[in-house]
Formats: sequence, C-alpha cells, structure tokens
Amino acid sequence: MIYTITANPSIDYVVTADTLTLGTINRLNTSVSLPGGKGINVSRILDQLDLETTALGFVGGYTGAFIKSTLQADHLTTNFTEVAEDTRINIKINADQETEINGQGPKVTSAEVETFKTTLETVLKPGDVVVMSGSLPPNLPETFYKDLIPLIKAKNADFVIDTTGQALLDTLSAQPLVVKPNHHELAELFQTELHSLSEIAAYGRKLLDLGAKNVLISMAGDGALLITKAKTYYSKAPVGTVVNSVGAGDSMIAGFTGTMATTNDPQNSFKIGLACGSATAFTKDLATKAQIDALLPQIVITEFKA
Ligand SMILES: Nc1ncnc2c1ncn2[C@@H]1O[C@H](COP(=O)(O)OP(=O)(O)OP(=O)(O)O)[C@@H](O)[C@H]1O
Ligand SMILES: O=P(O)(O)OC[C@@]1(O)O[C@H](CO)[C@@H](O)[C@@H]1O
Repeated sequence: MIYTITANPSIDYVVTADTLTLGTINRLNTSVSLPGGKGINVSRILDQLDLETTALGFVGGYTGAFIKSTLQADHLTTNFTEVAEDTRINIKINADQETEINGQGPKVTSAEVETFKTTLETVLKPGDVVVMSGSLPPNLPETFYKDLIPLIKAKNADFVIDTTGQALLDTLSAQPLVVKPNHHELAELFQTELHSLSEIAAYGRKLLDLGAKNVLISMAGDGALLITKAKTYYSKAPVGTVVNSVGAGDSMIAGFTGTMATTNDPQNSFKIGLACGSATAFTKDLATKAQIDALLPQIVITEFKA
C-alpha cells in the first residue's frame, strides 16, 4: 500500500481567463474545483495507475468535506484526520501566464496531531511506502514530515518526502526511496549554477551518495534524469501543449514511486513517472490513465554517460 500524507490539503479552484490584470475586475472563461494538495495528487495518479493507495492528512470544515466526498466518489480510499478549522482554498489562474494563490491552511491542534500519528502507526505494515508532500499548516513545526520517519522506518516501510533545500538534505541519511528536485532546485541546494546535463547528473549523484536510493531530476519540457547506484538515465520529455502544470511534479513522483514499489524496475518507473508528469502538464486536471498511456510510446530512455 502506498500512503500519502498531505498535511495541508486544498480545494484547487482552477480558472481560465484571457488575461489577468491587477487592480480591476477580471472575468473568467471557465472554473473548476478539484481536490488538491501534493499528496492527494499523488494518490489520485496512483489510483489512475490501478495501484493501491490511501490518502492521509488533515481535513476540516466544508472544504475538507468537499475533498473527502469528491475523492470517495472517485472510489479513492482516504483515512483523513478531522480538524476543527476549514481546509484552505488555493486559486490557480491560467491566463496569459500561470498564477497560483495558495492559502495558509487551518491550525492543527496537538490532539489532532496525536490522532493522526495513531492512525499512521495503526495502518502501516512492512513493505508499505509513505509519500509526504506539500506545505504544512501554519502552526506545525517545519520538521513535521521528517519527525515521522522513525515511526515509518520502525514499521519497515519506505518513505518519500517531496521537499527542497536544507529539509531535503536533512532527510537523505534516512534513505528515501526517491528524491525529485527539479534542476533549478538542485542548483540551489548546492548554491551553484548548472549549465549542462553532465553537471546536473554529477550534482544529482551527490544526493545518491548522501543516502537517497534513487534521484530523479526533472527539467520540465527539457526532459529528466534518473540517477541510480548502477546507472544514470536520460529521457526527453514528451511533446505537447502545456495546459496547466499544477501537479505535474506530484504526478511524476506518483508514477515513479508507484511503479518502483510494485516492480523494482527503475527504468520502467522512470518512463511511467515522466509520462504521468507530462500527461498532467498537458491537461487541466490531473492526467487520466488513457492520457498517460498515450504518451508512453514517445518516451525513449537512454543510458546517460557524461
Ligand atoms: N513543458 C513541458 N513539456 C512536457 N512535459 C512537461 C513540461 N513541463 C512539465 N512537464 C512534465 O512534468 C514533470 C515535472 O515538471 P517540472 O520539472 O517542472 O517539476 P516541478 O517543478 O516539480 O513541477 P511543478 O512544481 O510544476 O509540479 C516533467 O518531468 C515533465 O514530465
Ligand atoms: O502550498 P503547497 O502545499 O506547497 O502546494 C499546494 C499545491 O499548490 O500543490 C499542488 C500541486 O503540486 C496543488 O494541488 C496545491 O494547490
């Protein structure tokens, strides 16, 4: 089972407009409300891939109820911890550019945190994978996800934390199943500039040396690298029109983690991950299985030698 933890879910209110102008009334062309938050996105893609997943995290109020009921209507398994305050609403504006306005989220009490930890401890079994992603409610400590690692490891389960900066470096010694910085985040991690694929691959390998079991470096439309102990792989990104890139990174993590957890085949996991990421970038909502499958023939993985 792959559990996702979204500490701060959201309703994603995704809208389109011809243009967006500050300081005036903007009229929308379309709008849709989607259950959002990075871990929830991972679960939704895993579900499309017919992989077993359960979404955990904190939800509250009418917004939380919307998220739960929408996911359940899609037959996605959830085991959320209820909180007293309302889950946030994030606004995603697709106009001449993509603009995102993300809420702060509800405060979570220490009793609610304890209930969540008990749930996690109760459900986890050896061989499970826990994917933790997204921002934290405003009053939780920055180490919230990292502090769950001992509990996860004590259950002989694997983990993935989608984070950046020092928080990412801090988790490496605990051997995450995969880390997925994009190439800009990788450069920032090492306070450097990366100009070529060889440089990106070399710095990505440092994350492996520091403990990550696999390293994915996404480069949006420029393709991606997978660095494993044995080899480094590269693939171009599938070609298409970007409609809404929200959730593309989450989709890539879902495709890679889900395939890796069930097949232990890094090359195929890379291929599925890339297809999931791009299929989501090419559609308004997250990708469907049909959209993911349609991109697979475009993806050619080659061994990358510097
Ligand atoms: N222009 C694009 N063309 C094709 N695929 C894309 C494009 N942009 C994003 N993707 C897909 O989404 C994946 C993740 O994108 P990116 O490298 O931007 O990561 P990210 O910064 O984590 O994404 P985000 O934060 O937007 O979710 C890429 O590896 C690719 O599969
Ligand atoms: O504010 P956070 O938690 O960093 O990001 C939340 C969010 O932008 O991430 C997802 C896309 O990755 C969206 O579904 C959601 O609105």
